[in-house]
Amino acid sequence: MNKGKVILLNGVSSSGKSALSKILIQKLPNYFHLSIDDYDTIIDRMENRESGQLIPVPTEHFFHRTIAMFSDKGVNLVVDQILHNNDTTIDCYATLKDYPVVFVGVHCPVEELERRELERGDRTIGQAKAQLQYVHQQGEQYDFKIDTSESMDNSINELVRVIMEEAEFRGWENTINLYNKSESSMG
Ligand SMILES: Nc1ncnc2c1ncn2[C@@H]1O[C@H](COP(=O)(O)OP(=O)(O)OP(=O)(O)O)[C@@H](O)[C@H]1O
Repeated sequence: MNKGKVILLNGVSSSGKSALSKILIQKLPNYFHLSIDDYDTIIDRMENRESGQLIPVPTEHFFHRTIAMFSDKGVNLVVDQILHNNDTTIDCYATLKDYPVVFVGVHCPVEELERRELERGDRTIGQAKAQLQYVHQQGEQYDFKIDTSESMDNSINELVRVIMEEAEFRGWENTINLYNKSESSMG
């Protein structure tokens, strides 16, 4: 069985990953959206935070492996993630290195990120800007980049077109190779 494709959207908080995912699954009927927020909901229900009964495993561990399980069964996914530190990045790359990932960078200027944070009211102001110190700074070789502060119609249509055409995507493999090289050169 062929592995399902994984369209992995990487961008800071408020960059517009969820909104973009919703548009993509409307345009790609054979794709499903799996969000890390879904895991937060599950774990929030299972844990009893008041009594300190906590699951001692990062949410991302489950998230990355679930993506792999769906793909193993041929299910195509749109997933959104913030590769915001080394632990998350290493786990994501290690778990999904042999999977057909289409790596998409979701970008947005800082002023617009801060405007969205204010508007949302449930996000720490400055969180997105702080994440930008790491996100998109690790030599990510995106197959596709989208700026959500601009009109996105053309870039979304182009992304959908190349996915439907089953184009070859090398960004994920190149990114992981680069990352591994820089890690090994640092000893
Ligand atoms: N293209 C856009 N134009 C204008 N506003 C947008 C756009 N995309 C998203 N937003 C707004 O920005 C806010 C954050 O969007 P969204 O939830 O999609 O971001 P996210 O990257 O998934 O954030 P988080 O990682 O914090 O969940 C929402 O209030 C949404 O309405």
